[in-house]
Amino acid sequence: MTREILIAPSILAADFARLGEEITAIDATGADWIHCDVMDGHFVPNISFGADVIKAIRPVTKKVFDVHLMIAPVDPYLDAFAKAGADVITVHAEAGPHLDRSLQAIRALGKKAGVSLCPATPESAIEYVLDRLDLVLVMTVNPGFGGQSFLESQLEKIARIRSMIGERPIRLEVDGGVTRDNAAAVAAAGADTLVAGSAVFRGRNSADYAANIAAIRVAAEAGRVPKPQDSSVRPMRAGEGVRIR
Ligand SMILES: O=C(CO)[C@@H](O)[C@H](O)COP(=O)(O)O
Repeated sequence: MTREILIAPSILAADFARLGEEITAIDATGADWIHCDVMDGHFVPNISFGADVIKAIRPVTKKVFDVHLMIAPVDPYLDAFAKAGADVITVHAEAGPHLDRSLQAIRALGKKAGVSLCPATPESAIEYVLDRLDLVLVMTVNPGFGGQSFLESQLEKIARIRSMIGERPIRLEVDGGVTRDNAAAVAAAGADTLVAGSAVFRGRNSADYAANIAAIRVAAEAGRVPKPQDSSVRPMRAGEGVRIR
């Protein structure tokens, strides 16, 4: 199955003093999803923002909010992120204590469920929860900071996960150091959803977010295998039910 390439700018790289304006600007650029990186200073060595910030920016755009929780414990906070307006909620396989339970809880809240793997975590960590997943997020940097270099070692893992997913309706997302220069390789390995922070907000075209996103998308489309037969499928907008494929 060939899935449409989605680009999800990470607002971690936005100017937080003008977050609403930044999201309005991204909304107008052809971005598909808005990626929200939540960090707790415990699971990862950095603190970003929480559910109140997501709630505050929710009215600014109708785009899908793709919320990546880099927090442990995670279960006590799922309800707050669901209520704040997340559409996709991704937890880390490493965060524990019970991944299967966390994924069930996300779906019970009516949200799409994602799992993220740190670079050192093998794909086998998700083997027994595949049928509870709507998204797999492969970290191509160690989580915690934007602006790091893409880890080439993860391309093999992306390809293996693509093969594990088979025909299941699961998006395969890649996050960390994604640029127009490696987007083709990322898509060729099997990813269909690309997160980019620095390459969008501080990319080669400087503050031209639309040009930065377009360059990543063009590169990813060129790398994708197989080529699409049907370009009529488009990404879900927020409020359009729960379809994310
Ligand atoms: O989750 C993370 C980092 O932990 C990512 O979403 C990064 O924030 C992506 O930023 P760039 O690597 O694209 O700058």
